[in-house]
Amino acid sequence: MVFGQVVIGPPGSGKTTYCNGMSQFLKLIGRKVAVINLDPANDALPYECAVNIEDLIKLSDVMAEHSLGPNGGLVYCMDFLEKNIDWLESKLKPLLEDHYLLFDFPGQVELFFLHSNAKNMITRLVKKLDLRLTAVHLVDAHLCCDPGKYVSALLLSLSTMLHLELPHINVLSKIDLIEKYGKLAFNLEFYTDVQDLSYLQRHLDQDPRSTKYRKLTKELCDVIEDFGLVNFATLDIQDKESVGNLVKLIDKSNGYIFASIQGSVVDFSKIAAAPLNWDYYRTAAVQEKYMKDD
Ligand SMILES: Nc1nc2c(ncn2[C@@H]2O[C@H](COP(=O)(O)OP(=O)(O)OP(=O)(O)O)[C@@H](O)[C@H]2O)c(=O)[nH]1
Repeated sequence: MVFGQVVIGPPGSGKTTYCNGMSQFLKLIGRKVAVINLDPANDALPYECAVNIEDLIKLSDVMAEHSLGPNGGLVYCMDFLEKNIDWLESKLKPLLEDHYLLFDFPGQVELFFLHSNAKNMITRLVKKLDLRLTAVHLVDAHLCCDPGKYVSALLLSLSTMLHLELPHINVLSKIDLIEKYGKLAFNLEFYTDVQDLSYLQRHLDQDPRSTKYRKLTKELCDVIEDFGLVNFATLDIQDKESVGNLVKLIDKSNGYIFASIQGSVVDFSKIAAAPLNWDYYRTAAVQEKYMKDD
């Protein structure tokens, strides 16, 4: 069985840095890792990649040849990749024996909740190559400082989860910078666990600019709460403890931790049902480390 991660998230959320940091971490704990760069706009890669979309198609050529802007060019590249998925399969086949795969995708979020190319490609790879992949969706942690931006991040995370239909982990990336753009109105746990958004609506109501959108915000929050699917892990890519905690979560979601167990159904279910960390380590310890205590 081949395990791996599909790394996605808005531009600048830290995907490429993540692939670099995560591959170094996984190599240190003894895994053979292959990073697959599927972002044609990634020009200065900090990691050594096993497969690079640039070898198939170049964004600059597409933009020049078809008079497209960067976004249109990128959608074209993804379309081209889907049509040439055999190329990607043939590049991946030699890696399937013993590698853990990290797919670095472009930051255009519409590719993951609107267009079907990325989803079709992932589904085909999962089925044909028998991959066990988890979508790791990075969202910049500083969005929590602004209730409106936080609601957008929740909606984006929910739509991406519903569209991709993969085991999915949403991550507040750059948690070390969480209070850089202002103080949070609530404890970190409120933002990671997404349990009661009515508090957030009350907080938003204090802003005179948002009174006009009160009903819309309420309806959007209701949709997020009704699905009850979105929550967040946290990540500071420079901190090995933080990366290690995330790896545990990902390993559980894509089944990596079960791969070597030769046990009964009871053994499996014990591991599946057990929490990975005390709640303290999941949020309170992170809050103590990165947020100022008043
Ligand atoms: N402080 C801090 N900075 C980070 C972290 N992760 C990423 N960054 C920084 O965030 C910036 C953007 O990171 P990238 O890895 O280029 O983000 P990306 O999502 O690949 O960006 P696009 O390719 O444009 O979609 C870089 O300056 C990184 O150094 C983190 O955990 N902490």
